[in-house]
Amino acid sequence: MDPNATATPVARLQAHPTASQRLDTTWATAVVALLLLAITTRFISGFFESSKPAQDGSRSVPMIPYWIPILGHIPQFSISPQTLLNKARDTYRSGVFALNLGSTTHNIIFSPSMGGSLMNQKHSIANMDSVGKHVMTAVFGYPKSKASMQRYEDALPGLNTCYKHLLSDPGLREMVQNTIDVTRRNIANLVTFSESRVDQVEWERSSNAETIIKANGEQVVEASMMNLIRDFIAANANPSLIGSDFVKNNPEFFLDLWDMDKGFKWLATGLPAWLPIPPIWRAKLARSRAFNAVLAFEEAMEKAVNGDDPGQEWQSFEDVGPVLTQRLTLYRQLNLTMDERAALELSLLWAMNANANMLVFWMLNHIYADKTVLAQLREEIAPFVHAVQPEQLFGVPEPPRIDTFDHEALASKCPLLKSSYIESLRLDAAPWSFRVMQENLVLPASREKDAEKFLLKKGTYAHIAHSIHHTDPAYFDDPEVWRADRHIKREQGDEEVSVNMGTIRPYGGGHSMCKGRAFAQKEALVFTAAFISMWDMEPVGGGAWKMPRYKPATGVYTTSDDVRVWISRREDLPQI
Ligand code: HEM
Repeated sequence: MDPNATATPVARLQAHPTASQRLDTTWATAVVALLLLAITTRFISGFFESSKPAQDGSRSVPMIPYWIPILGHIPQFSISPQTLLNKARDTYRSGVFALNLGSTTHNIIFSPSMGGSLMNQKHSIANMDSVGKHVMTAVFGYPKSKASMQRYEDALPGLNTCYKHLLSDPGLREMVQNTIDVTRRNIANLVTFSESRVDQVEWERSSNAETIIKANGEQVVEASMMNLIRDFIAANANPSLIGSDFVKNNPEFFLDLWDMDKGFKWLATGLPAWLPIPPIWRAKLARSRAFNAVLAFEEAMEKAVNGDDPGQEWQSFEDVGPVLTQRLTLYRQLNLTMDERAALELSLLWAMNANANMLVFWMLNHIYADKTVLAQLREEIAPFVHAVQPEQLFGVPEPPRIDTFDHEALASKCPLLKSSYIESLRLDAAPWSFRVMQENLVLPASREKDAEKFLLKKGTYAHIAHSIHHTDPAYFDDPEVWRADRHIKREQGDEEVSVNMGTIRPYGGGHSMCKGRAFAQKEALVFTAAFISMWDMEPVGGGAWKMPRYKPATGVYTTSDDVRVWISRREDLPQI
């Protein structure tokens, strides 16, 4: 054979592809390899889609198939979590399914009975200790040293005991009464109609309030509703927890707390501040200012209790609430450092404000959006919250005021108000409870005798996704619609009605259940009643109310929409 036979022009062309052809081939090979990998991953993960027999007559938790190895469902979960979860809820009707997030198994539970039974398991079987510690250090700045962590563990039982003041009387009654007293003093100044920012109150300044004259000649205040409501509640509820001096001395504190809340997930990643990620810087700066404000309070409290002068700005420690007073005794007994105390107090201040204030914002949005509901609620609460317009004396206009405020009756005799509160907890929040499985656990899907049972394996994570249940059409008709009277149950022909949470669990459950739930209910009813008794609100320009869009947060939703409203005094208050 001719030795040059292979050196034809065509053969030469094939042996030496150009650089761009080589690149094309590499790309094509990579794409085909990735497709093959994705298809193989989808095929293998599909094997776990159906539940298989496991130990003690139970079945494995079905896992949603995924396409990307290692990452699993992370991309879908990051881009559109609600779509993924709602679709899975409608597919896996037994009440549980699993996700693969970065090669760790996350069991997502939405059956109310399975969730309830998991939350009530012993601490040694399922707990969230490791997460609690991580959040304390990464988000709230608790010192990470071994000695500090040991003191944290030693303090936990005592800290839990202190929560009794938030959950039951006399501590709860004292805190609620303090909140009502402060609110009654300030509610007439929700907006002051002051032209100058200097004369405005702090919640008006943070909501960019401005006085304007409408086309019909009426004077109203235009303001950003979320900031106005959230900051008014912060300024009026927190004195009952941490005393009036702290709130007065730190007018910017709550703005930092909101920035921290906005960056909560970034802080929780534990990423360092030098990374070029602006939300991390912002959250860390806000955390540092908020931390220092609480630190100054802790140092002043310590001085006062030692008989030293805490300084001019700390002269009314007697109104610090019962929870923090008892915590101070605990801190001193266990020799907690000032930084440790400040981090613990900062986490409680965040818990006190992050969800409850926003819940009232959403309640008011729904209520003012529906004039019939607004009128019904005003009529229902009128006997218990006496808003009045005093007569003008010597030609000087008197501001309206709330004369009497019966908070017990708001909970026991105002079913529509209470049902509105539960309805907002159902729809306007997306709470989850979290557990790390310390042991294998077999859970029945329902309370029925022959219910399917599922095995939650040791070392996996379990999320009780209350929000998926709260919007489950199998339990709530038109689940996306806010209906004020949805939770009022009336037996046929019965005068008495009952209003309760049913299967809704916005406060979690078991040993980590929200410790502020009793106070949260009281303040939600009190603030809503105070606002609607005294003020009218309409969207800027009039017309139909436009509901702001939900933005996921740690529990109750927030929003990025700026809801500008016109606020005016109620005209129809009884004259005295
Ligand atoms: C609408 C208002 C609120 C909602 C929806 C809410 C929701 C929650 C949820 C879901 C948890 C976690 C439960 C779990 O892991 O199972 C929690 C924990 C907690 N909440 Fe609330 N909360 C609210 C208001 C408050 C208030 C006003 C306070 C304080 C005054 C508070 C204090 C706490 C504390 C201290 C914890 C930690 C409990 C623990 O780990 O032992 N919360 N809350």
